[in-house]
Amino acid sequence: MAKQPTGSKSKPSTRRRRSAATPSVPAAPERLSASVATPEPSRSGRSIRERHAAGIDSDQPQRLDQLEQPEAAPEVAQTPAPPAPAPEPEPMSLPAPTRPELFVVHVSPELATVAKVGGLADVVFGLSRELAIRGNHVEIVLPKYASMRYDQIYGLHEVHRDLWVPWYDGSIHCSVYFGFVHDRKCFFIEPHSGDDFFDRPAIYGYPDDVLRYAFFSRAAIEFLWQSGKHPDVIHCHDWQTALLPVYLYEFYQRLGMTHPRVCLTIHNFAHQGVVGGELLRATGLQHPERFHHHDRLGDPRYPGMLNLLKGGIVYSNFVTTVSPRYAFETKDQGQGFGLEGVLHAHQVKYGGVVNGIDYDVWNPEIDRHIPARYGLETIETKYDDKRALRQRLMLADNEKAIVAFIGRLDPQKGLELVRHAIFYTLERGAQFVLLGSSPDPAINADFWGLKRMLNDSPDCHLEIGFDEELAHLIYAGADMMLVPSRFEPCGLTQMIALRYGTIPVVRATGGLADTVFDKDHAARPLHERNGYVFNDYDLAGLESALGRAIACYRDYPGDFRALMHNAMRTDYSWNRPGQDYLNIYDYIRNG
Ligand SMILES: Nc1ncnc2c1ncn2[C@@H]1O[C@H](COP(=O)(O)OP(=O)(O)O[C@H]2O[C@H](CO)[C@@H](O)[C@H](O)[C@H]2O)[C@@H](O)[C@H]1O
Repeated sequence: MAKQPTGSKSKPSTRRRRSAATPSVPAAPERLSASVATPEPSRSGRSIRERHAAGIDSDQPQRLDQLEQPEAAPEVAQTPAPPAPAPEPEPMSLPAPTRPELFVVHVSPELATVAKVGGLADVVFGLSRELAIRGNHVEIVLPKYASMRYDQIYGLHEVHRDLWVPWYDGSIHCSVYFGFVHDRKCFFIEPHSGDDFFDRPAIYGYPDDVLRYAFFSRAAIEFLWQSGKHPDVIHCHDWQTALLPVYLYEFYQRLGMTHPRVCLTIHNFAHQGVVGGELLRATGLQHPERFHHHDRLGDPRYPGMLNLLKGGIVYSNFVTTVSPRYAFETKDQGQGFGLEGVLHAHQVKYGGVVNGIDYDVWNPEIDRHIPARYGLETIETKYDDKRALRQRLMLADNEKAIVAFIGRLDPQKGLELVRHAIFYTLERGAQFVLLGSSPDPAINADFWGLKRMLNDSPDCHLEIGFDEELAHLIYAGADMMLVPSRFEPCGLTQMIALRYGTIPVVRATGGLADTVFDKDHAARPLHERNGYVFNDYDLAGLESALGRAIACYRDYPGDFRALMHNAMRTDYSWNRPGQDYLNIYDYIRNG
C-alpha cells in the first residue's frame, strides 16, 4: 500500500497556551444525578430509563425493531374548546410524509479507504453513505494521520486554522482540513505539538495510544463547538472516541451544546482504552474520586485505572455493538472483557445491529480490482478470477478447491485453527491462500516461519501484509472463506465472501452465528443456508465443517453450486442496518 506523506503539513510547533477563545472548563457539580447515562432530562420529561421501565423487556439487549416511538405531545387540559371546525376541504393526494433530514457526525479513528486497519473503517464508510443516500446530512471527523492514503482524498484544504484544544494546563493548536473521500464529507484534525499524535508511521501501536485518542475526542468536540455545528447525532466508534460523550455531558452541554445526542458503536470489547490517572490531568476531567468511581470510568478489573470504553457506555444515549448475538454474549455470556456488569446496568440502551456491506465496493459485478466480473447469472466467470488468483500467487492450476483466510492475524481470529486449517486443507486435496498481518512481531514471525516452510508447495500461498486490491481478488477467486474466530463481534469477511459466491466456513460465534447458516444442519429453509458452521473451538470442530465443505465441492458440485447461489442472494447491504440506526437516532432524539 502506497502511503503518501502529508502534503501541507506544517512542522509541529510545541505551542501550548491557555486560549482566550477556549471556554474555560467549568467546575464539576457536586453530584451527578443517578441517570449518568442520559444526564439531560428527556425532552418529553421522562428519561430513557423511565420509558423503558414502562414497557420494554429489560432482561435482554435491545431489540431494535421494538424501540418505542416517541409519544405525541400531551394535550393541555384547560385549553378552551376550539371553534366549530370549518368544512373540510376536498381530500388532496399529498406525497407521503418524509422524515426530517438529520445532521449526523461520525467521529472515528478509521475510514476506508484512507485510514483502514480493520472492519471499523469499512463500517464508517458504508454506514455514512447509506445515511446520506437516505437524505441525511452526514460528516465524518478523523485524525489527520501522516500515514493516510492522501491519493484517496479529493479537494483537501484547510478550513479552520486556529483550533485550540484544551490539554493539560494549556491548549494545543490544531488545524482542520476538509476533503471528500469517495463523496463522503470529511474533516481531518491535525494537532501541532511536540507529541506528534498522528504524525507517525502507523495508526496504532504506540505506548501513548490512549492519550492520543483522548486528545482526538476532545479536539473533535471542540471543533464542533467552535465551528457552531450542532448535529442531531454524534456517532462515536470504539474506545478511541468513547470519551466524547463524557466531554459533551461534563463540559459542553453546560456551555450550551444541548442539542446533540450520542450513539456509541462498539466494534470489539477486547480493546477498551485502559489508562491511569494521567488521563484526568490531561483532559481536565478533575475530581478523581468522581471519575474513578465504578459508576463512571473506574475500570472493573484493574483498581485505580480508568476505562474509556466504559465511560462511553455510561455517558452515551445509546450503545450498539455489531450483532445481536455479540450483544448477548458480551452482556450475559462473559464475553464483555470485564464490562458485563456495566452492560447490565445500562441494558435498556444497549443493542446489536448487524453491520452491512457496501455493495458499491464489494460486488463482483462491478469490482474494478478483479479481472473478470460476474453475477448470479454468470457465475461461471468466477473461475476466470480463480485462474487469475492462481497466476498472481503462483499456485498450480488444477481442479482443487481454494480455501482462503483474510484478516488481522490476531488471537481473536482463531490463529491456532487457521494454522491447523492450512495443513488440513492441503491434506484433503485443496489449496490454501492467506492474506493477513499483525502489529505483533511474534505473530508475524510465526506466520513468516510457516510461509517459509510451505514456500515450495504449489497449493499454498501465505501473503503477510495488508493489500486491499489482493483482498478483492481473493474474495472473487477463492471457493471458500475460513473464519474460525474465538470470538467475532460481527465479521465482515464472511459477508463479503457471500456476495462473491465464496462459501464461508465459520465458527458459530457473535455475528458469524447471525449471518452464516449451515448447509446440512441449520434450522432454516434450504434456500437460506449459505455456508458451513462449527460450534466448538477445537480442531475436531474445524475439521468437521471444513471437511464437509471440501467434500461437497469435490463430490457434489451441483450442491455446491446451489450453495453459491444462496450465498450470492443473501442481502447484507446497508439497507436494513441503515434503517436500524435511523430508528436509534430517532429514539434518542425524542427520548
Ligand atoms: N491483510 C489484509 N489485507 C487487506 N484487507 C484486509 C486484511 N486484513 C483484513 N482486511 C480487511 O479488513 C476487514 C476486516 O473485517 P473484520 O470484520 O475481520 O474486522 P475486524 O476484526 O478488524 O474489526 C472489528 O470490527 C468489525 C466491524 O464492526 C467487526 O466486523 C469485527 O467482528 C470486529 O472484530 C475486511 O474488509 C477485510 O477484507
